[in-house]
Order: sequence, then C-alpha cells, then structure tokens
Amino acid sequence: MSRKSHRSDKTLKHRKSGFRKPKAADALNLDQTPLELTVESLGYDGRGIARVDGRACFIEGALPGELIKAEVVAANNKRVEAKLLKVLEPSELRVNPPCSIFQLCGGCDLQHLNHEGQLKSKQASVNQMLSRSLGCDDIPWGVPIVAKASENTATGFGYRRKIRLACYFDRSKQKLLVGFRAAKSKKIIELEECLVVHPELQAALELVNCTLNDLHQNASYLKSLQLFAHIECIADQDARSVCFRLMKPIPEDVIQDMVKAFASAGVSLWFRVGEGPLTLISGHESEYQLEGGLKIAYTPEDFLQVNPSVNQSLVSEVITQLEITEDDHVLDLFSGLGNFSLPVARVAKSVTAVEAIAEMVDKSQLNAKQNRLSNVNSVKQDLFDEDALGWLDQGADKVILDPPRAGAELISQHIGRTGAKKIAYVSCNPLSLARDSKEILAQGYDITQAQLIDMFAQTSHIETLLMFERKA
Ligand SMILES: C[S@@+](CC[C@H](N)C(=O)[O-])C[C@H]1O[C@@H](n2cnc3c(N)ncnc32)[C@H](O)[C@@H]1O
Repeated sequence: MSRKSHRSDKTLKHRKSGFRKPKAADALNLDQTPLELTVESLGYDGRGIARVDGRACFIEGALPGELIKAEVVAANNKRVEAKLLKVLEPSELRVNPPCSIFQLCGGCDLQHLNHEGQLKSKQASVNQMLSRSLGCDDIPWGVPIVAKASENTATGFGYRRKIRLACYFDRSKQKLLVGFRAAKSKKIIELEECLVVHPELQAALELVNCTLNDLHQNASYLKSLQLFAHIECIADQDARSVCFRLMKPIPEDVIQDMVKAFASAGVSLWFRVGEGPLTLISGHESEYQLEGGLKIAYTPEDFLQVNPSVNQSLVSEVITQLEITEDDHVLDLFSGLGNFSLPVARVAKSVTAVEAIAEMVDKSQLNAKQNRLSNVNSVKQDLFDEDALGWLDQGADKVILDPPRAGAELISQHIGRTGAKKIAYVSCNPLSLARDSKEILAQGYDITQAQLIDMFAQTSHIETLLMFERKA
C-alpha cells in the first residue's frame, strides 16, 4: 500500500468515529505538535485528561499531575485525542506495571498507577460526575470498601474469581490459542499467567492451556479444537469449574479424555454446545461462602461479584449502613443468586428478592432453602418494565439496588412508592448512577454516604456504594 492510500484510510477512520485528522493550521494550533501538556484528572475510562485550547484532551497512559509530551491523533470541536509520547515529569503515584503483557492485554488498564492512586482517582471521577448531575459539591465520601487486610487481595492483585477466555485455532501452529483479547482488537493474547486472577483460578487456567493442547495431536482431535468458541473459568478457595462453549458437539473420546484430566485436578467440567443447555459433564455445581457459613450455589454462567473478599466487605457494609433490624421488610432489586438477600434475611423479618433471569430466581430460592432461610421470597420480574412498579407499591422498610451497567432509571423514578427509610445503591457505572441519583433525590431522599468499592483493582472499572435516606 502506498503512503498516500494509507493516509486516506486513516482520514476515513477518523471521519467514521466523529473525529477528523487535525490540520496544522486549525484552531488547535497543531503546528506545535507534539504538545507539552499537564494532565489534570483521570477520566472514568482510565485515560488522563488535559486541556488543549479549552477542549478536553484524552491521553491513554497519562496520570493526573504529570507533565507529558503527546501527539494529537484526532480532534473535533469538543474533544481531542492524543497519544502519549513521553512522560516528562512523572506522578509520584506512577509505578512500573508488574505484568509483562500490560501493554498488549486489554484486561488491566491502570497497572501504571499505584493502588492508593487508583482508589483516589476513581473516587474523584465519580465525585465529579455526581456533583455535575446533582448540582452539589459536597458528596459525603466515606472510606473505600476494600478486601479484608488479612488476605493477599489487599494489594489489588490475585483477586479475580471469574474470567472469560477467547479461543482461536491457529492453523499454522496447529494449536488452540487461549487468552484475553488485546486492547481495542480481536487479537488473542495467549495467557500463561495473569496477576489479577485468584491463585486457584491461575491453576485452572494452566490446566485449560495444558490439557487442550496436550491431550492428543491427531487430526480428529485437532479438528475438535476448532469448535471451541470461548471458555469461562471460575475458581476461588471454595471451588473450581471450567465451562467450554462449543460451536458443535465434539467426539465422545475427546470428552472422556477431558473428563479424566479435569476430574483428577478437582475441576468441574461444563459444556454448552451452540444454543443448547448448559450441561454439567463431570464434577458438581459450585458454591461460594459468605460470612456466618452461608453458601451460595452457582453455575458458570451466573452473575458473580468477581472479587470475593471485597464482595464480603460490601455485603457487610450494606447490612451495617442500612441498619437492618428484625422488624424490617427488605426489597432486594436485581438480586441475582441472593448475594445480598440471604445475609440480609439472617437479620431482617423478610426479604423480597427480584431478578429477571428465571434460572437465577430459582437458584436464589433454592439457596435460601438450603441455608434454612424461610423468609426469602424470590420473584422473576423485568425491572425495566412498568409492571415492576407493582413490587414497589407493596412497600419496604429498606431497599437494595444493584443493577447492571444500564442502571435502574425506572425504579429510581418511582422509588418513593416503597416508602423505604433507607436505600443502598450498588453501581458498576458512574454515568447511570449519576442519572439515577438525581431521580432518587427528587423522590424525597438525601445522600448520606458515598463509598468507592475496590472491586476491580488494576482496571478502570468503577464500583460505588451510595446510601440514601428519606428526608424527615
Ligand atoms: C450487578 S448484578 C447483581 C446481582 C446480585 N445483587 C449480586 O450481588 O450478585 C445485576 C443483576 O441484575 C439482573 N438484571 C439485569 N437486567 C435486569 C432487569 N431488566 N430486571 C431485573 N434484573 C435484571 C442480572 O441478571 C444480575 O443478576
């Protein structure tokens, strides 16, 4: 390809994304590029933000307080995108990323910032979004919710209990490549070691890699490997399981060899073939434990909070902050397998757990039964549907909201109908949290505390707990 045609491809790319390749003489005065910039803050996507000609300039890999040299790669009237060329004056919070594939892998994007800096920057980012949406600058921040100090997860590594691995059969190497997708690409980064995964999950990962490529090298086996779409691995101190998503069925002798290898390592084996059912091939359904001996059974495709130690701290914090008493009826919305409902039911008079996925509703009810809790009522309901408002009208003393990234807009607009004194909102998306908080305040509540939750250390993902109390 000639240099000319290469350039025109790039221009097209910028037009498609809403950005254009800036010209040297435009308002940005880009004949000065590379630019020297002072980074002001960290965006909620983990990129440093500086100002260029009054516009926000986003720079991957740059940290607040740093003086950097950067080259503009795209711009429009409101924003500029720049590539980091050199850090001239590093932040004192900058560290060498310990992972050898940090630059390639799309998994962690904040390993160059120390753990304390990650918490501070994430809090500043949520604070800015809430302040803007609510028109106030006095959000009452409490201490972040972190892993228990006694566990090795306190440093923000070795915590993750669930990952999805992509698969691709490389014909030239006659090998199944298993790993994470590269940043902004479909390329698979082969994964031998991942520093954020739980040690038990690391062991399961090694088993997957070795087993698949070492079982046989004959043509029929290699053909089977081409049918692997992706793999879910779940493991922590309580259980280990691996679920293979297959495009088509694979031969019985291959399955039997996999069963032997996984059974001898104590890992439960699951398959889902095409759109068929999730099937336990060998081993048993897993469960994780919460304080007080509570056991929550799950299958590999169920939603699980990824960081078990931080999850335990979060569950305890929600119960404490809600000040649940034995007289309380609690509404747990977006309740999953009962991660909050079950520990809350130990203290409260009753819990209504509402969740959209039928399998999880059934498991939540079963989990309650197996933990001898008779005061949990698990119901199936799409909480984005107007019908859901009927559950609010039944009333509650306390409410837990733990929605997916889209948030809980409809519920927030009508939350006052519950008459609840206190609400705990657990959010994995600061944007929908800021939007929904405005609705909750309009329903007659105040924010009494905000806490950052250290659920996703080393990555830019942000989890927040916001507590609301009904105005007197
Ligand atoms: C962030 S998870 C929280 C689950 C649970 N509270 C926990 O701690 O494990 C969000 C849950 O909301 C459920 N969900 C997603 N969309 C929903 C909807 N429209 N209505 C009800 N539940 C929904 C998901 O299936 C998932 O279980």
